[in-house]
Amino acid sequence: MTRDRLYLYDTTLRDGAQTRGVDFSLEDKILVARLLDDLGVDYIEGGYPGANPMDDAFFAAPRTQRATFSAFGMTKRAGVSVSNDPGIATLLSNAATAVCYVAKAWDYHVDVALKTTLEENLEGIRLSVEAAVAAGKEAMVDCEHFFDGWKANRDYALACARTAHAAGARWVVLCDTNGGTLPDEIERIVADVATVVPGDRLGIHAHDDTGQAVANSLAAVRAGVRQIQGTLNGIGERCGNANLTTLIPTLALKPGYADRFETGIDAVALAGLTATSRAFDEILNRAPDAHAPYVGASAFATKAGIHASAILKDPKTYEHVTPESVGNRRRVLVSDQAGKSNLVAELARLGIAVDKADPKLDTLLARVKEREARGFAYEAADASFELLARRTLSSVPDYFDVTSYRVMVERRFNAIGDLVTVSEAVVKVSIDGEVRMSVAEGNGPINALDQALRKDIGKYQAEIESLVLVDYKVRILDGGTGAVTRVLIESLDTRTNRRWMTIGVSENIVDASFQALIDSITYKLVKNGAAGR
Ligand SMILES: CC(=O)SCCNC(=O)CCNC(=O)[C@H](O)C(C)(C)COP(=O)(O)OP(=O)(O)OC[C@H]1O[C@@H](n2cnc3c(N)ncnc32)[C@H](O)[C@@H]1OP(=O)(O)O
Ligand SMILES: CC(=O)C(=O)O
Repeated sequence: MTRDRLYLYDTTLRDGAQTRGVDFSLEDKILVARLLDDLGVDYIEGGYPGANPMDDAFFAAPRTQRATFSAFGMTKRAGVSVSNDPGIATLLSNAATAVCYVAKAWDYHVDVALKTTLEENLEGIRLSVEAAVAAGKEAMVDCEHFFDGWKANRDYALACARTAHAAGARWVVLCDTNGGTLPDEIERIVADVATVVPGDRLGIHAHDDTGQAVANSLAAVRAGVRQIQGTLNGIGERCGNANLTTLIPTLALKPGYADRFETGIDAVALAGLTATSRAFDEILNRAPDAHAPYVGASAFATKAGIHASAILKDPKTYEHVTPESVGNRRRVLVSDQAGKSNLVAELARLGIAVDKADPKLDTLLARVKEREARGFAYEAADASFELLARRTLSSVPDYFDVTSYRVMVERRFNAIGDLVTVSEAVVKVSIDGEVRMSVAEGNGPINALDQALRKDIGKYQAEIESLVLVDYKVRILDGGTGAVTRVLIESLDTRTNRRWMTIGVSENIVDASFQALIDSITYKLVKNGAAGR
């Protein structure tokens, strides 16, 4: 059966630039365009030339890309001719081969926002599209507020769509600008529009204000549209746009879409989707959404013991698609919700083989649950879990004992009379019967303790030279009988680039930090294969 082609139009660099908190640099725009081109979208809307110097620079920058490059801007202003409208001149004189006009399609907006007549707006759409076609551009029209407009004045909304199409627009895009339309309405209204403009000339641009931009886009596809606009990770004005990282796998993998439609995204690009999504977050300098469908770190993460047990028998029991198809991975988490199956899976990932019937596994599970009840959270602390597991199932070499530590924080006047806060730590470590004492200052008590701990661990010192702490997180938990502190530390081995997380829990923040620091050093020595005393 032949499949209909669906065209993906990316507006990350235009509608995405309207996201609160997003501020692309020129370099960012170039990198994002490259990501999108590698992904295989059909159109990349680069921005709004003439709106700001950044977009002007991006449109002027040299480019080689497969996707059609599109410039966004409004139809001609009321009261001026196309040839006298500087906005149109800018839109038609840049390197983009396509132009996407935003046009009013709601009579109320024409009246209130444009303050012009319905006829002049239609004429503006017609003349603007004709000018783009005459300039050799692929023209399209984003019919702003189309669905609200259709509900208010169906004939006028349809006249806008019909005018754009008749003037030569390749795509007439129906926009749910305020994002309040629901999927059943979208499907019904698109079906109506398809009676005056063929579906293979229609597109959908959905906003996520009811959390249904993807559902609305799919509804529009069912009703006939063949172009979908969206953004990477769903960024965009207010609540965002239809999320392409959700739409793309849905179209590629789900029955009813995968068998009826094809897009420009091949299986290889699909398998790179998680990496694309993360790379985009990296450019935005923001943490990836762990719960994002398909590409989030939790999308294939299983915490519940009953789920884990079935997943180990056959992953299909709890996965709607394979994680590999979108470049994600399965995670079976260890926590107080776990059963022995979770432990077996996580231990296998850590390279530790253990039989589910091994009674030591019951002991390990009981320890995990008892410690989680006290505030530990092993799903976030892989290294501390590995140490606990190794200690329970076999053993961890005995390297050194910290026989005592002391941490002081003092606020005092320094030699030149400035008031300063000084942190100092003293640590005594016993190795092979020899006690070593180290003193260190730090920019805070935990930093001082860390410095002192790692200053002299005798014969193991060289083994930890490449160990650095890269993150430190504290959370105060209500332990029932009083507050307890949970500390999570992320460590990095600069030699291997390996990272790991360790955890400590105590009523005392310094003690919780101490536990996490000791686990980090011990883990590093275990991974080095260091022999114990
Ligand atoms: C639904 C969307 O997301 S559309 C995308 C919106 N994106 C942006 O607005 C980002 C970039 N915008 C800008 O930098 C500026 O708004 C500019 C450069 C485009 C225009 O700036 P200004 O000239 O100062 O106008 P301003 O933004 O205040 O108002 C927009 C004007 O365009 C008119 N206009 C709006 N849409 C249209 C349209 N489709 N066709 C014709 N005119 C339009 C408005 O009526 C208003 O006219 P007025 O100045 O006579 O009141
Ligand atoms: C064009 C556009 O971004 C909108 O109508 O939402």
